[in-house]
Amino acid sequence: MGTEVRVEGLTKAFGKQMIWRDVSLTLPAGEISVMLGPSGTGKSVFLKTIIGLIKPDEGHVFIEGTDIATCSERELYDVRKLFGVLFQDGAMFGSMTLYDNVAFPLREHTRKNETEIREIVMEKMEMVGLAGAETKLPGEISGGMRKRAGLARALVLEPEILLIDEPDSGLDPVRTAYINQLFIDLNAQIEATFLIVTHDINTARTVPDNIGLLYHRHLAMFGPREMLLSSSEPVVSQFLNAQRQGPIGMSEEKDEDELAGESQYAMPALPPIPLQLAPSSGLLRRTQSPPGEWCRRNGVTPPPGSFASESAAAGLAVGAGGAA
Ligand SMILES: Nc1ncnc2c1ncn2[C@@H]1O[C@H](COP(=O)(O)OP(=O)(O)OP(=O)(O)O)[C@@H](O)[C@H]1O
Repeated sequence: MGTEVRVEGLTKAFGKQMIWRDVSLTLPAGEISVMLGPSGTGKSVFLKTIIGLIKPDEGHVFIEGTDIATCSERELYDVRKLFGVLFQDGAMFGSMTLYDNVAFPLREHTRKNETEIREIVMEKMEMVGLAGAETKLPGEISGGMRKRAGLARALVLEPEILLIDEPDSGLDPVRTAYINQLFIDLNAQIEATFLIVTHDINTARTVPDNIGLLYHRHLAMFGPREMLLSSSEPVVSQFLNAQRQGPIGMSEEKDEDELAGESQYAMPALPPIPLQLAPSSGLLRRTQSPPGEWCRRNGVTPPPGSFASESAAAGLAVGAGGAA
């Protein structure tokens, strides 16, 4: 069972550069959350602040009663044991085999003997689909496999919270689809709290229980996936639907003249909300809500065609094309 992460009023600047101000949100225990935002909006800084690698200027990060932002080094050391982290490039030691890389945290942080270590390493390698690749060096395998190995290493200390930084960077769409399925299956199995930082809109639309969006030095919105995917708030709908029209410009926010030029055009209609990715077992995860539940509970009418299965949606598209 994962652990809740409660963030309150978090503010961080580097010198005069304000990264974000007054960020508050709760990552619900055992749920998958995704953090989005244009490049440079401080998603990685947010991730590092949550694990205490970066100290915020103001605010709190509460994990099991400890405030990461103000606690002692000793307390931080203890709280960090709850985390597993997958860095962008997998952060493997190039001269060690995958086996030794995955075994590393166990040898460093536990007193387990080599027989026990072997059992855990083989189990985690199997979980991420890397059984048989133990003797390979990181340089001998693909980027996707390196990420899986990084994931196996992040799992060996049985984390309550898993932080994952841009898992799709450098991966083709098929490999991204496989790693997304792996996240869903792992979450169903270990029930840890997941926070995934990503640029991939398809991942954001189909994987998480919750979505957050950092923009223009603040948290524009954080909440259940269906809430953001049915939101017509301009920044949220522009970003989640990868459109040029809206307040987000080429480098930062658009200026007033640019926005005035666009005001004659209505924002495009929201596309249907896709089904959330299910575990390979076909059963819902413990923290997963049935499709459309958030909309029903909150009296929100989702965009037409939402929550249709892929085959039904394909039929819808064909039907729409035929009618045109
Ligand atoms: N240790 C640091 N010292 C000074 N500035 C930093 C530090 N770490 C990050 N920054 C700055 O903070 C800003 C946000 O960086 P961050 O890497 O978190 O953005 P991001 O949203 O993850 O971007 P991307 O999507 O491109 O990965 C950048 O301008 C970066 O240069």
